[in-house]
Amino acid sequence: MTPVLEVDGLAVDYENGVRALDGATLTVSAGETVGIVGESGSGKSTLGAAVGGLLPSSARITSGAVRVDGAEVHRLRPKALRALRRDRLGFVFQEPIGSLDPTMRVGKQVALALRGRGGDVLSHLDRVRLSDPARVARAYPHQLSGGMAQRVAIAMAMACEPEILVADEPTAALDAQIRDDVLDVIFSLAAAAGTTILWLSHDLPAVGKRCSRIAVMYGGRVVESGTAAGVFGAPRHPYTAALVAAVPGAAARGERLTSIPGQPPVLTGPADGCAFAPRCPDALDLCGSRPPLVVAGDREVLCHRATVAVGR
Ligand SMILES: Nc1ncnc2c1ncn2[C@@H]1O[C@H](COP(=O)(O)OP(=O)(O)OP(=O)(O)O)[C@@H](O)[C@H]1O
Repeated sequence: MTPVLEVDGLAVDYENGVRALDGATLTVSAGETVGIVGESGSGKSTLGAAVGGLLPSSARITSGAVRVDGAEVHRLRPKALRALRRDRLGFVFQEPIGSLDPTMRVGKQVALALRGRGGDVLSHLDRVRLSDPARVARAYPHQLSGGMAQRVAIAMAMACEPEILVADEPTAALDAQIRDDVLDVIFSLAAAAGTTILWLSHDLPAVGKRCSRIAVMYGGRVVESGTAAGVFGAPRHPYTAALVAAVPGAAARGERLTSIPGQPPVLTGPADGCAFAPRCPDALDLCGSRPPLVVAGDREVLCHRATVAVGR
């Protein structure tokens, strides 16, 4: 079966010289819910944008590919790319206001998103648990709270029952007490539509609770992926282990809470070796060369230590 999404050795440079992705690889099957985590600057948003061919004009793909259902996104002609975004992909961003047109009433925008698909605006707004859909439909975006605007953005992103929903920090700008409710909306609509979720987040506990799979990014690469229980419960990459130990709450479970010493890299070209090596407590001489991908069961780890562990 063709995976719904393949990110294959993707490298992306911005015109300021920053290398945001440095050979990122990730394969996702239909219906999976994947949490993509990593510190700021690890390349999560660039990866999410690349999935929809939404990279800014200042970004250039220097190698690798992104394929949705086998079709290479960055080789699609404009018409085919628009059709892909309209019919098969949905996006939800941190700031919902960016996805809404400030000059148009909400109801009209939702009607446009639903065009040709059946379903009426009010029942669609009801599905994202807005308490007064009729009032929201009459409103302009600036008249909505952040939580209401995000629910509208979710309703629009899910209007086409997309194959893949990319949710880039969808709750980071919302009050803590409504975050769970908004995530419930996203995950229940996606489950009903069979939509694959890529959730880009800093919130490890939230991602661990809801996602079937985790991909950990560092220095523009996916350094570990596997089931949420496996990756967070028994990390094999030293960066994942450090990230897990740094989560507030680890201390509450009786573990020592430690911040990760040093800063994440800002790459200006391909990293020769493992980008985490300068911060890694377990670095080997070997780590100056590019680590191979070690696959063991459902776990994929980009680390020389993992190679040594499986006796390669
Ligand atoms: N438009 C841009 N122009 C130049 N550099 C960029 C641009 N967008 C991102 N970058 C740089 O690319 C690298 C990866 O950034 P990206 O936003 O993809 O990471 P991220 O993991 O999503 O970070 P965050 O969690 O802070 O959103 C960073 O060094 C960032 O500064």
